[in-house]
Amino acid sequence: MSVFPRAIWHARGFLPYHVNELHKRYGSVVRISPNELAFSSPQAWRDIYGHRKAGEEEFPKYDGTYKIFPHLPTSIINSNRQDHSALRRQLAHGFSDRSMREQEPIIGSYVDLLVSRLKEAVQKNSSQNLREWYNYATFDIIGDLSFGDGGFGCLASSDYHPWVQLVTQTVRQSGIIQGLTHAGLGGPFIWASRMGLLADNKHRSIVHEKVAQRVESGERPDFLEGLIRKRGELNLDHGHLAMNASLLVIAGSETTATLLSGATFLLLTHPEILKKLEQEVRSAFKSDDEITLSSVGNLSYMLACLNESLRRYPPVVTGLPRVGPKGGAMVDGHFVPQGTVLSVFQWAVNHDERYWTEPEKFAPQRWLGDSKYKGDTLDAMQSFSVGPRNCIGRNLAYAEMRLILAKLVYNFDMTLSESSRGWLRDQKAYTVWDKPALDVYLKPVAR
Ligand code: HEM
Repeated sequence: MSVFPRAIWHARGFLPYHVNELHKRYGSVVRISPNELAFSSPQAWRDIYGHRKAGEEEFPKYDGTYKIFPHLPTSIINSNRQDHSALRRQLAHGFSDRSMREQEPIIGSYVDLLVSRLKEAVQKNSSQNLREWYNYATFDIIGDLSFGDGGFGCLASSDYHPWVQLVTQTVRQSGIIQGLTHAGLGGPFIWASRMGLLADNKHRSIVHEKVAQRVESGERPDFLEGLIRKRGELNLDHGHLAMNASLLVIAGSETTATLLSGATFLLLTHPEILKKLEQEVRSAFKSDDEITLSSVGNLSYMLACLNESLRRYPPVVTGLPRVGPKGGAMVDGHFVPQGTVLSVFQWAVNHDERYWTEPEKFAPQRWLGDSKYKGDTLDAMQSFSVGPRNCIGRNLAYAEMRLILAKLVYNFDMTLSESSRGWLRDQKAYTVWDKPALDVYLKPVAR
């Protein structure tokens, strides 16, 4: 009957949990606002987000979430269908297998730097906030792959680059703004954005500078190269280039660091699982330099731990709203009229008893064919979404997560600090999580 309850749940950071409760009570499709439906099923993933048959229209993204500030240039995440295909084609070069092989030394060098900086840091204080360290590493990697120039220098200085700090503020701020915009209360924020008063404004002015330097520096094999080379054809002025650069950095770093924080917390609160993982990693390698992007591909228990962490703690925790296309469409067996806002909430579908045995339990063995979990519907989880607008960085994310986790588990014995025991409890979730510090005691493994 009213847009307000949904808007308030969203702005307070508890909407994903609320939608989960609603699905438990009412089933796999729930009206969460007068014009908005939440679905929870593998079929809904395919129907809402998947590739369409010839002649069918892709479900457009919902402007109320993706274009809150209509005065700003668009990027790959919120461009219309035609612009999106062209942008995605250009960006795809930087994410190909060949590019990944070229990027391997860059990624490896930052992960080694992470381990050596941590070894120095634990000599002074054995308790370290791993949330920050994961952010330093993933922002440096993505910064380097986007602009070169030593990433953001976070690991080198063991501190945040001002841009990175602004990104984390922007993510939180935009979650609150999105919630209120759903209730038609976005006006003051649009005004504040036009006046340059939001964290996002400062963030964008730094990106503009970085992109200008990158354009000046000429050719290099990074994510932006494809866009810079074709910017005339793609109609990308400086504002559009900067918007895309900013999106790549946010999408590629915060998400991966979030999953690593979640995986670390879940492993450290399940000592028997951590032990199994330590056995796998420490018996697979004789020395640290044997741990590479390709060799970590053989660690099947670790992959199961990462997938289970993606399920229990999905980095993109909320729904990614689309709109019912012209003439309406069928979603999971229900007709939805044109213009209805539709989404699958990751937290909800990942904890839905219809698809998971003991959904609240952290059980990596469900990804390894354990008979207790044989009834699980593994494709209910789509952490990277599906279809033409799914995550372009999925392979890169897995590569980074596997390498970083393997190196940490190989080099350190880790124990959770008492201060972080309740880390996951009551955590606020906007589009991504508002994570508290993750304090962990690290003891270098003697060899
Ligand atoms: C665990 C890590 C990650 C997760 C869970 C994740 C998840 C997602 C999801 C759910 C989407 C769809 C967004 C939507 O429908 O609006 C997406 C899109 C995207 N992701 Fe990721 N992502 C991760 C890592 C990365 C990395 C490392 C990059 C590299 C830069 C990246 C770049 C992108 C881009 C550019 C898009 C937009 C794609 C498009 O619209 O065509 N992501 N991601």
